[in-house]
Amino acid sequence: MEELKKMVYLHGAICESLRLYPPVALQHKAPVKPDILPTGQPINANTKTVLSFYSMGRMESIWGEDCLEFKPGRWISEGGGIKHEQSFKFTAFNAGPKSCLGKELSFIQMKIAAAAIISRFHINLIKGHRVGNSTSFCSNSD
Ligand code: HEM
Repeated sequence: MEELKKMVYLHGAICESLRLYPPVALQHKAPVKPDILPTGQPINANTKTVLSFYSMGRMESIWGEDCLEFKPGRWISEGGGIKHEQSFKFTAFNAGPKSCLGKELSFIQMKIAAAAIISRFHINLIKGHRVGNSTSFCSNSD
C-alpha cells in the first residue's frame, strides 16, 4: 500500500485515462419532486437530466486548451505529489451523495494491475494502431 502511494505518475496516467475514457460515459438523474437546476432552469418531477461525463472530460472550458491531449502531468502538483481535482470537475466517479463508493479501492486495484503488467512485460505500441473506446454512444474511430 505504501508503495502504491508513491506511484504519482501512474496515478496521473490512470486519471487521464478515466478523464478521456470514463467507463460510465453517460449518467442520468431525475428529481422526485419539481426542482431548480444550478443554472436556474426549473425541472419537473421525474424529468431525466442526462450528464455526459465523456463530454465533460474533454471540455476546453473545464480542462483548458490541451483538453484533448493525454497528459498525466496535469495530475502532478508543483511539489511532485498527486494533484487532486474536485469531483464536480473530474466526474468519472460522479459527484455528490450518489458518487462511487469504490473510488479509492478502484485506484488501488488499477495500480496493482498496471504495476503487475508493466513489471512483467515489455509493452510496445503497434504503429498506426488507434486506441479508442467502444461504448453505446461512441465508436472506435474516436
Ligand atoms: C474505474 C472504476 C470505477 C468507476 C469509473 C466507477 C464509477 C462509478 C460511478 C460514475 C458511479 C455513480 C453512479 C450513479 O451516479 O448512480 C458509481 C457508483 C458506485 N460505485 Fe463505482 N466505479 C468504479 C469502481 C467501483 C468499485 C471497485 C466499487 C466497489 C468496490 C464501486 C462501487 C460503487 C457503488 C457501491 C456505487 C453506488 C453508490 C450509490 O449509489 O450511493 N465502484 N461508480
